[in-house]
Amino acid sequence: MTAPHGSVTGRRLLEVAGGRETRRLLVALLARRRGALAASGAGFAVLGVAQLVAPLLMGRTVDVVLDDGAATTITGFAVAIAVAAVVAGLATVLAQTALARAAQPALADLREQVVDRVLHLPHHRVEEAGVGDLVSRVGDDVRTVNRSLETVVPLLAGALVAVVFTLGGLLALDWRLGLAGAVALPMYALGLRWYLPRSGPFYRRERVAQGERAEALVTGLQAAPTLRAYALERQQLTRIREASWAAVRISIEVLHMLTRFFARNNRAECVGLLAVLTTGYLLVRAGSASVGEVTAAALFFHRIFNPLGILVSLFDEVQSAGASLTRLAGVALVPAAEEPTAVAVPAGPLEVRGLTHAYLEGEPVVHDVDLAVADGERVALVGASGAGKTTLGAAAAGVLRPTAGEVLVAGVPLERIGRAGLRAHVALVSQDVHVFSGTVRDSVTLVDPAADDERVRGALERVLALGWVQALPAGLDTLVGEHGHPLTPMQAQQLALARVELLDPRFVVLDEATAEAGSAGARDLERAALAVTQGRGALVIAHRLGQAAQADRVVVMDEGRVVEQGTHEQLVAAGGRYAELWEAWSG
Ligand SMILES: Nc1ncnc2c1ncn2[C@@H]1O[C@H](COP(=O)(O)OP(=O)(O)OP(=O)(O)O)[C@@H](O)[C@H]1O
Repeated sequence: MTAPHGSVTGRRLLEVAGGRETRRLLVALLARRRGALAASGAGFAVLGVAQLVAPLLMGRTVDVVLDDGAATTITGFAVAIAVAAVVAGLATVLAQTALARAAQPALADLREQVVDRVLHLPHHRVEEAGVGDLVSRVGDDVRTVNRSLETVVPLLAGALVAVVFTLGGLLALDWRLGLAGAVALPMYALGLRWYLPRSGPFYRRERVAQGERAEALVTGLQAAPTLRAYALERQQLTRIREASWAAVRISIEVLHMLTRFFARNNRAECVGLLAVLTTGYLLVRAGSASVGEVTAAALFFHRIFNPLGILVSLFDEVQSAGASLTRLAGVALVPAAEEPTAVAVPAGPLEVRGLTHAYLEGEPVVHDVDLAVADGERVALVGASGAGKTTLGAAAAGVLRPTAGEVLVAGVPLERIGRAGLRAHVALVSQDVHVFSGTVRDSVTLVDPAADDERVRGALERVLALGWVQALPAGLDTLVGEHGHPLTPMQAQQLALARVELLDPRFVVLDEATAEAGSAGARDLERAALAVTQGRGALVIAHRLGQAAQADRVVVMDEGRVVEQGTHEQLVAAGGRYAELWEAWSG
């Protein structure tokens, strides 16, 4: 696998697989569909042979006519050509369907493997690469490969079969005529060598120009009132006109390049056909070939124009799909994280030891923090915005791998507990809660798909959500998420808290940004948050100091360091940083 390479933004992008690794992955994916591939191969072979029948028999017809042969022979040839056409049609259907049956599930497997690796990538690796890199691989690259599989691969396979079988037929008919036709091949190769280095940059410039034109148009429409207010319509129109003409000019240049490329192909065809005809003429004159054979050879050669054109013109599509495939393989081939064997974790505290974290190298936002939350203890983490509370909470829940230091449950490091076991020990409710598409039940049972409705209702009841869930149009069966019933951010938070209830971990890290205090919804949410901390150790990132006042212990952070800790009363009495914050909040 090639080393991850940086982007213009200086990010360490995800790996890109090398050609050999990508091929090996493809072979492994396709190996599971040997049956469909064999059926497709057989279909293509029958197609290749059936396509030879017409030119061959037309050549024979010429010989029969020249020899004053019987009309019935020619009728027989016509019937054979018709039968071959039907067989070719059926073989095409078989070959293409079987190819799709092999290729589409292979792509689905690849996509699954990529998504699996993406979901298991360490958080810090995604941060380094940037979400954009991942999204473009899972979105754009899968789309490119898919388009290629649906359109390019079938065309390519068909064209390749036509070229190989026809050239084979030509050589079998008369090797001298075959060699004469092969004169065209280097000319095609030269045409391709001229075209390929030019086409990529041309198409890229065309796409940029089209993007700029679209951007000028959309800005013109969206900003119309502002443009009118400042009497800037004319300038914008000029911008649109210039962008449009730039796009037109580059499109004309692309067409010009394509025309020159097609001319090169036509030249190769013309030379090849001339070579076949001239050689044929000489062979007929020398009496070592019949006119019919030369006719068949010329027809064979003519038949490969189209498929060769297709092969040549699809070359850059294949290159682009190949590039996408190496990017997908780069993610798919990331070794699956090794799951440690399950370890028994005795009762004991959740501990953070010497934890330091820097998102950007050399700029730590949390410095050497030690913190312990005992079983059943509720600890509130407070501090000004940017003090490092969320960072510490994410590390404590095992979501963020800290730059230094470790997190342990009852003395067992989180890495040894492994991802699967981790959630039974520590769960995190973060600020941005995602509402998954599906029913309310699905959303809650995400953490335990086997949970029955009674347990789901129990969890919802404890987080005070059962009332509004039952009032939804279909209760637990109501669809929520992107296209479903809209939920308020507070309701979404309650569902996240219900998931924790169902999961029943020993420790919970709550980093939910409760809405403005005061509203009935916010009070419910606060009580719900309090309920999930009941009976378990809790690290509550207190976005409102009211939450801190209810905690067993308050830990105050400032600029990434723990600066004070104690009970609310002790800290208020101490008159330090917490007392200041409390006064500002309650005063
Ligand atoms: N993904 C990130 N990349 C770079 N810097 C980050 C990232 N996340 C947080 N930071 C920075 O780290 C510092 C600590 O942020 P953190 O969110 O942990 O603080 P916080 O105390 O939770 O603040 P808030 O109460 O506003 O959520 C801040 O300066 C923040 O800008």
